[in-house]
Amino acid sequence: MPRRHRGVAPVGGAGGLMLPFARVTLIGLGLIGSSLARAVRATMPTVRLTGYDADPAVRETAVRIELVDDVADSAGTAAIDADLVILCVPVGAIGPAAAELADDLPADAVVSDVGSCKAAVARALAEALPGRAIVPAHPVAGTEQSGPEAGFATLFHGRWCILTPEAGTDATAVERVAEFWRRLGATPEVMTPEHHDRVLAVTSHLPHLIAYTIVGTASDLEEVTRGEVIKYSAGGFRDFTRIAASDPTMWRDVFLTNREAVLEMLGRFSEDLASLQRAIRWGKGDELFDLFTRTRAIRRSIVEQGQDDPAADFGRSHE
Ligand SMILES: NC(=O)C1=CN([C@@H]2O[C@H](COP(=O)(O)OP(=O)(O)OC[C@H]3O[C@@H](n4cnc5c(N)ncnc54)[C@H](O)[C@@H]3O)[C@@H](O)[C@H]2O)C=CC1
Ligand SMILES: O=C(O)C(=O)Cc1ccc(O)cc1
Repeated sequence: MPRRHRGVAPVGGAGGLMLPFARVTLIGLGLIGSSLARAVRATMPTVRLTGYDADPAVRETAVRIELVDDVADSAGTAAIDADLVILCVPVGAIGPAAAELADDLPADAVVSDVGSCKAAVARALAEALPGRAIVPAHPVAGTEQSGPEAGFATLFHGRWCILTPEAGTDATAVERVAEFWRRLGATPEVMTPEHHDRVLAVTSHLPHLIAYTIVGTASDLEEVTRGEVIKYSAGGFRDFTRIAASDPTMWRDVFLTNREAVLEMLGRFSEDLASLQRAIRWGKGDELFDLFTRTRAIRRSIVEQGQDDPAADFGRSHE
């Protein structure tokens, strides 16, 4: 088991020439499932890829665009000879999808997922697949698009992939999943599911909630017409509209699943917002200036570290 430090630990890079897995099954062929299929094809072309999606139209598209070697017509059939099964479905569907294939899963298969929340998902996976090797994962990479045609092979390049195995999970299974993500261009890191959920509540879930709110509020304002919202949506607001175009099912599930951490961070955010409101009301320019100086420095250090989000540019350049 990789060492844990304050809930976070890098995963040692054993590397090697052997493929970590030879037969990979993807359950859910939307943005992330189809990006995984394309990335596996590009980086591990001898891997046999099988896919399944609950939506017949998605299965049809997957066949038409030759996304995987085989599109199965049930989750169980897709899993039957896999050595890695990755659940790429909305977080609320991960437990049910795992239960659906449990009886057909080979004894030595490793099961993973890509869900944006980890604590509740890890519990659902452990319950659906008792005694199995489970290595939950979250690639911190995506866009506001969804569906099988939105994916692309380079989505995971230069991005983190957070692994949240339970203490006591077979170390070889963890290392094989870590190596799988390294081959796709991502950097794996291990942390506890609880730590993951608190960090992502601030860095991803809260920003999405704010974007959904601000776009909703702007379009509800009586003195601003919907036409004006579109016409004058240059600058900051435009960036919010990209995020607020993210998949409704996926994000409903994220907020209902990571409820506690999101509510905690939202409480903290509301307090900070109220203090900004006071600073504006009482003309405290120094307070505003100090905060904006601090946040500008944060943005600059993110850009310097080369962690600016390519997904943002991807979204914009394809509009
Ligand atoms: N969209 C993003 O930017 C990112 C998403 N994620 C996570 O990846 C997962 C998938 O998200 P996307 O690919 O964006 O969504 P998507 O909406 O593009 O694809 C999800 C697919 O799962 C299928 N599905 C739903 N329930 C199913 C079931 N029970 N069995 C089989 N297929 C089922 C749907 O028909 C759909 O095709 C989610 O858990 C999300 O939290 C993680 C990182 C980034
Ligand atoms: O499109 C964006 O800006 C994102 O933030 C993509 C994203 C969405 C959900 C995740 O769990 C990880 C990445």
